[in-house]
Amino acid sequence: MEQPQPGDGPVKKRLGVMGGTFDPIHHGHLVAASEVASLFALDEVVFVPTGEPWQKDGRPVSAAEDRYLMTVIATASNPQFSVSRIDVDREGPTYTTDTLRDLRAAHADADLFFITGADALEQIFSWRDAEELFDLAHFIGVTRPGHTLTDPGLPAGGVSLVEVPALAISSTDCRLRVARGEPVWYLVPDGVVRYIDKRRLYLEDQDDHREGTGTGAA
Ligand SMILES: Nc1ncnc2c1ncn2[C@@H]1O[C@H](COP(=O)(O)OP(=O)(O)OP(=O)(O)O)[C@@H](O)[C@H]1O
Ligand SMILES: O=C(O)c1ccc[n+]([C@@H]2O[C@H](COP(=O)([O-])O)[C@@H](O)[C@H]2O)c1
Repeated sequence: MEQPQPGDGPVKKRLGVMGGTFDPIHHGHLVAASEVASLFALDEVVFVPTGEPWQKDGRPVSAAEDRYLMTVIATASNPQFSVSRIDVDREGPTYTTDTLRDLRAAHADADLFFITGADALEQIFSWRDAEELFDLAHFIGVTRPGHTLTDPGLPAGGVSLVEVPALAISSTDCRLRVARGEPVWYLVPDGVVRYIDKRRLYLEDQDDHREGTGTGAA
């Protein structure tokens, strides 16, 4: 990736965009964003929780406000990280073309770098208006345990593939662990463990009054 050179004109802000359902956000997401921020000299990474993740059909997704708040809690201590409500506040299914158009309108002075794991990148041509995506942002595909990172045929120069520290963590596994009464400490940030416990998320039976709530936080 070319770095800006003196005499190139006004230096544009380099804004990373980490989209995800974040149900819940975990350390795999945070490490990927941090590593890409360092490798690509990003000024900021904005996390964008989905509103209605239309491809996650077949299972209920937690309320957008809960996913948004967990993302705020998880990123609050990093001055380079922020969280956007644009997808949570837009009605209807979440399409990344909308996300990127809205972010470009809000940050006209920025180049956008959309960060995506190997599994999501593999599916990118099933996203709505996929061919428009690459005019809106540069895509950065990151390695993820259990998935092979390959360019799915994006336009030349449209994607960079990078290796990030391997964390075999998924939101699915975190949810299952909570439902089984197993701990999620150190898979998700401490504040997110507490939030899951407080809101009684991911329990098989939301009215279950078992001792402890399955996060191991009690
Ligand atoms: N452990 C990980 N390492 C690298 N990238 C990841 C990791 N987990 C998720 N990602 C990437 O982060 C983005 C958002 O992921 P998402 O919120 O769907 O989490 P998930 O763990 O894949 O969730 P689920 O298990 O519910 O499908 C996607 O681009 C995904 O590929
Ligand atoms: O634009 C689409 O049609 C589209 C379809 C599936 C996923 N995405 C985006 O990909 C990112 C990761 O999504 P997910 O469902 O794996 O959490 C998130 O920003 C989604 O909005 C986008």
